[in-house]
Amino acid sequence: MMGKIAIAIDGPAAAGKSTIAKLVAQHLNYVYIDTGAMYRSLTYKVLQEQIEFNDDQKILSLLMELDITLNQNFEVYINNVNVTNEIRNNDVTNHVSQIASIAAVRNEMVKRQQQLAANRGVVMDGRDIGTRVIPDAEVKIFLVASVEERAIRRHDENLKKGIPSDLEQLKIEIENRDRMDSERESSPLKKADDAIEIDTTSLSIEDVLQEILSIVSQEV
Ligand SMILES: Nc1ncnc2c1ncn2[C@@H]1O[C@H](COP(=O)(O)OP(=O)(O)O)[C@@H](O)[C@H]1O
Ligand SMILES: Nc1ccn([C@@H]2O[C@H](COP(=O)(O)OP(=O)(O)O)[C@@H](O)[C@H]2O)c(=O)n1
Repeated sequence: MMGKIAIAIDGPAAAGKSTIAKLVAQHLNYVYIDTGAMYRSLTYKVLQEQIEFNDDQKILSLLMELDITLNQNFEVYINNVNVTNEIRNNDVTNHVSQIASIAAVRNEMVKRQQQLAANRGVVMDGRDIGTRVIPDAEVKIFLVASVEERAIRRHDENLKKGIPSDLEQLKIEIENRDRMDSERESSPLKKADDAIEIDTTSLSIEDVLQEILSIVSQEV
């Protein structure tokens, strides 16, 4: 039997990446790393400190002062302050792709993510994990679903959490974010050539989990 591997899960917004990545990690007793939470954390601080979005230099300096920690209870800490809920707010969601398009920010984030993945035994989700962060990951998954289905899933999630939600607005926001993430120059959202694409539009969470576990079982 082989040792522990790295599993990269990429795809557009609300395709189910984090849900599936957490379950896969739990099943294999691996560490789950949510790279979106890292970009969200920086965006949250940029908004809080009212830094201009085009001030790349200031944004990078801010990042260098931030210790962003992801623990295994899926909590996110910035310099020891719990920001798990704050980084999911609408304001952050609608500005994160702008911050994530700054090449110098990405270089630093990728460096941190590569350190986290150095010992394998990780499931990492994001946009550029299979293409840039862990290009030699043993398993690469690219999760997709129709934009309608993805908007409905986020909408239901919001309603369950008691957060006001407008389905049409959500769809527009998801489309905008996907466009920005796909069109940026620095490591855009893109399926790696050797990634396995799974369209989850009509699959249950359990279906997707089983499919990925079966792919993984051929590697370990
Ligand atoms: N295959 C699926 N079928 C139905 N709902 C799903 C499926 N996968 C994920 N979801 C739900 O869709 C929402 C978005 O999933 P999430 O994991 O947050 O996506 P991502 O990390 O790609 O943004 C969540 O509420 C999740 O429970
Ligand atoms: N590896 C990554 C992960 C996220 N991101 C950025 O961070 C944003 C938020 O990522 P996320 O995974 O938390 O987003 P959701 O799809 O869960 O809403 C994305 O829209 C990207 O702009 C990125 O550029 N690269």
